[in-house]
Amino acid sequence: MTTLITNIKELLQIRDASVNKVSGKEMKHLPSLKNAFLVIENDVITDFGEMKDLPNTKADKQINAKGKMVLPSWCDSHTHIVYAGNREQEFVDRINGLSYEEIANRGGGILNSAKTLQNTSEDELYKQSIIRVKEVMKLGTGALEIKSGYGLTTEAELKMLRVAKRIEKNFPLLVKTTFLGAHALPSEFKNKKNEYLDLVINDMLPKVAKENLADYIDVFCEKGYFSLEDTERILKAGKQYNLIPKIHVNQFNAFGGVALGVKHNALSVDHLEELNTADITSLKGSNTIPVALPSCSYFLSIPYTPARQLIDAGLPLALATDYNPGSTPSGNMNFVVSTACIKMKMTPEEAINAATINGAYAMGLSNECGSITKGKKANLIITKEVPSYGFLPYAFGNNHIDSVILAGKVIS
Ligand SMILES: N=CN[C@@H](CCC(=O)O)C(=O)O
Ligand SMILES: [Zn+2]
Repeated sequence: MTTLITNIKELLQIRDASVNKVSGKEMKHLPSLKNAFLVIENDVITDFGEMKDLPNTKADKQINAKGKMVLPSWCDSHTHIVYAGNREQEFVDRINGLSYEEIANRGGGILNSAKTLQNTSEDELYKQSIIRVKEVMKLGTGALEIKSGYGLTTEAELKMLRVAKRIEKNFPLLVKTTFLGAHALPSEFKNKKNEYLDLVINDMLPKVAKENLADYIDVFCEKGYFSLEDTERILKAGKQYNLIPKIHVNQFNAFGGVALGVKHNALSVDHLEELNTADITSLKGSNTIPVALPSCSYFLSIPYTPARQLIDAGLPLALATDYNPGSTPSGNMNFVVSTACIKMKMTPEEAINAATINGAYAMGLSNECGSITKGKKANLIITKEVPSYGFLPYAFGNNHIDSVILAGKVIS
C-alpha cells in the first residue's frame, strides 16, 4: 500500500538517520522543506522532497495537504496512562486549600490510585485506559511510554504492565513500558520501607522480567518517597535484568537524584522542577536526557523546569505529558508544547524538537520515530491550514490537527 501526501505547505523535522537527539543551540533549528511531498509504503516513510521533484509514484491513496503542515507525531516519553478511576475529589480538595503533600499524607495521592487499581479487574483497567489511549492518538501522539506504579502489590503491578503490553499489541502506537514498583510506600509497609524494597526487588522484579513486561525501571526519588540509597538499590537490582533507568527526580526537592541517574546511565531524568547548578553539571557530557513535564507544573502550580538553563548549558531537553490521575490528568502534547513556549520560554523550534526527536530519544525510539527520515515509522500529524508552524503553540488550546497517520494509516 502506497500513500502519497502532496502540496505540503511545510514538511517539518527532516533529519538524517544519524541524528538521535538535538542539544543546546541545535534545538533552535527545525529543518524543513516548503511545498513538499511525502511517500509512505505500508507503515514506513520511504521518500520525501520538494513538489518540483515529485517522482511519478503510483499511489493507492493520495492526500492533498495544501496549506497544511506535516510533522512527525508527538513522542510522549513519560506517562502513567494505565490507571483506574480518577482523583477528581483531590482536585477539589486542593482548590479548597489542601496541598498535594497534605493529601498524600492523609492516604490520598498515589496510594488512593493504588487502592482503586487493586480493586479493578485487568479487563476493566484495559477498558478505562484505552479510552485515554484513543484520545491521545487523536491529539497526535504516536509513541507512548507507559509506567506501572499504581499497583504497589506484585499482582497489581503485573496487571498494570500486562495492560500496557495489550495496548502495545492492539494499537498502532509505538509503546515502551517502565516498571515503577517504587512509586510510593504502601500503608501496610509504614516504617518498614526496606521490607517493601525487598518485595520490589525479590518478588516483583523477577516476575516482571520473566514475563518480559518492562523495558525500563523507574523510582520516585523524592523526600517522603524513596531516598538516594533506596533508588540506588532499585536501579542496581534492575540492572541485573537489563532494565535501564528512567527516573522521577527533583519534583519537589533537589538532593542529588540527577547525579545518581547519570551515574547509573539513566536514559532520562524526569521532572526537574527544582534544579541546581550541580544537577546541570552532572548532566553535561552524559547520555542522560532531562525531561520536563510542564502540564504537571501547570496543574499543581509548582515551578516549571528551567528549560532555558538546561538548553543554554548546551544540554538536550525532552517534553512529555506525565499523564496520570493525580498531578496531570491530561495527555495533550499540543498543550505541553504551547505551555513550554509560554511558561518555559522555549522557542517553537525548541519545543517541537523536544516533543519529537528528543522525546523519541528519551524512550529509546530514536531509530524508529521522532523525525521525518526515510525508513522511520510513518507516524505523522497533518495540521489544519495554518499560517506557520509557530502558530501551533501560539494559538494555544485550539485544535490545529486535521488528521493523524499512525503506522501509515489515517486514524482520525
Ligand atoms: N511524581 C510522581 N508520580 C506522578 C504522579 C503521582 C500521582 O500523584 O499520582 C508524577 O510523575 O507526577
Ligand atoms: Zn510521572
